[in-house]
Amino acid sequence: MRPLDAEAVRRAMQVYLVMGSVNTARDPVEVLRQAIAGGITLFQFREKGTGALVGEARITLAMRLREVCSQHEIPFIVNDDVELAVAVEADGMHVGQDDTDAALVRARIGVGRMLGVSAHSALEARRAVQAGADYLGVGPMYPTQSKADAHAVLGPAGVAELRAAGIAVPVVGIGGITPDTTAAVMAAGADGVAVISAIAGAADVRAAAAQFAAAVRGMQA
Ligand SMILES: Cc1ncc(COP(=O)(O)OP(=O)(O)O)c(N)n1
Ligand SMILES: Cc1nc(C(=O)O)sc1CCOP(=O)(O)O
Ligand SMILES: [Mg+2]
Repeated sequence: MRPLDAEAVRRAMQVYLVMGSVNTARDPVEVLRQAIAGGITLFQFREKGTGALVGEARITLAMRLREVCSQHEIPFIVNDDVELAVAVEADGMHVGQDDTDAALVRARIGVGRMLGVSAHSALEARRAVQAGADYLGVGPMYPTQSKADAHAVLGPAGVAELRAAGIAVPVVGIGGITPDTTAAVMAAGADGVAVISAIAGAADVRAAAAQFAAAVRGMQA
């Protein structure tokens, strides 16, 4: 496989839905379909937290979501679990600082799949890039209810700090982001926003995704 085009990765960051079955009371497959209709550009399967599926049920859901992404040409990323990513032929992986070492993940998935790494400082960002990260997830931007062990809030200043330190790879902000706060995250230097609750938990998933897409486009005009 050929290495990914950095500009294609940057474009994929724009509206990045992160979701597992615990993030919605509805069928996650239907939520994903609605989110795609609203304009998301990337999807991460993050089956984690109290009540998360395990075993065959987890693999089955991953495959169903993967299929929807394939149908709509939305890249499908797996959180944490590199063997699941390989098994379902995911388009990429996301790992954090306490997960499998990013360089080992890169070696396992090869150069043709996207590798995202969480970073909370310029030092972590530099190490992630050195290990082969295609993009960085930086957060939390704001307080979040969706991650029990979240880092202290960095705010958009956390993204600005990385840009000021010369980190040029695609960056997505994550944590507590809403359509109203998207502009601040983008203005700090992010290429997009990664979102769980404001899309997966919205009464109208399609409309919520569309609001994020409009907010991102508004910053590019
Ligand atoms: C796009 C994106 N950014 C950051 C994270 C957080 O990853 P991590 O710190 O490994 O925490 P968990 O999500 O695994 O609980 C992410 N998942 N996606
Ligand atoms: C998965 C995740 N990672 C974070 C980080 O800061 O790295 S915050 C977070 C949860 C994001 O969910 P919501 O959009 O509902 O706040
Ligand atoms: Mg992780």
